[in-house]
Amino acid sequence: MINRNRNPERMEADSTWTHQTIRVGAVSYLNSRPLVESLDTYQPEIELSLDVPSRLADQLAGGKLDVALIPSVESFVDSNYRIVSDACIATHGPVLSVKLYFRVPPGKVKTLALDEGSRTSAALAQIMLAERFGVHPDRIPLPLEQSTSDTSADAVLLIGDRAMHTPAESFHSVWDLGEEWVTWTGLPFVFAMWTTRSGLDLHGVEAVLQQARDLGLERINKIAIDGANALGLSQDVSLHYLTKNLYFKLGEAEREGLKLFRRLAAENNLIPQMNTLRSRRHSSTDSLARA
Ligand SMILES: C=C(O[C@@H]1C=C(C(=O)O)C=C[C@H]1O)C(=O)O
Repeated sequence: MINRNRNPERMEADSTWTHQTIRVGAVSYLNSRPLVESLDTYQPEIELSLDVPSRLADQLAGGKLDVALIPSVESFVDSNYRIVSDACIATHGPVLSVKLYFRVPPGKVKTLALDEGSRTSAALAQIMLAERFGVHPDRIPLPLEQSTSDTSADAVLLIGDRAMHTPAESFHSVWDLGEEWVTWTGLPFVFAMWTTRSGLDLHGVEAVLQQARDLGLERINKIAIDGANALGLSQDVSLHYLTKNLYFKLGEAEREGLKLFRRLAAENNLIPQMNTLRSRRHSSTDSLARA
């Protein structure tokens, strides 16, 4: 986990410093760079840490973070959660970084390996297979350090930076889960939202998250170049990812998409499983596999 420590010189110079640190957790992938790039420009009290989405959800639930960019499906399962910003990670079509790789036709999938960093896309993959093909595969955890070649599952879910690269193996077919959802429902899909637990005083972080997103979008060219260099992508792909594949604003259409996702997650018994998963934080994907 990366911790960006506060700059003591800036803290001294800042007359609004209240000695109140807000612990903010964001996704460690390129997709959230525009949301966090300039966060501490606005508010030096923010202590930012980066991690994979599933761990952020566990850290928010366990009180280790005050605000986190958690998987949208996690925000459905705790009535104490509050969405604090219209900055989010969404898509209106192909998302590029959430892929389901098939070794057999979708209707024949019996085993499904799920990226341990994911909660939302893990639910989305199961919803798509159940609703469109009537299949309910056995779920197998795919550890973060493993990739498609480390599992013999019939279908493999990968998310984040590593899902943007094409694997060496040639698959029966590959779904971009953003594209599949948007084509199937006609609605955008929201992967992650800034979420807090009720009752916390965030000292204005809500507005800061929005301003940071707006400033991040103004600096998108630089973020795309940095991302391309860090991940070995072309600058065109990186810029297209950040400006066309991803969408960072929670508006009315995105809320409609969320509502439908929530209903389908409940109908497919994925939300109670998420509850079980939360109370067993250290064996989360085990409980998914058992459920
Ligand atoms: C688009 C993405 O969205 C992510 C997918 C998430 C999930 O599957 O739980 C959660 C947060 C987002 O970072 C991605 O990771 O590529």
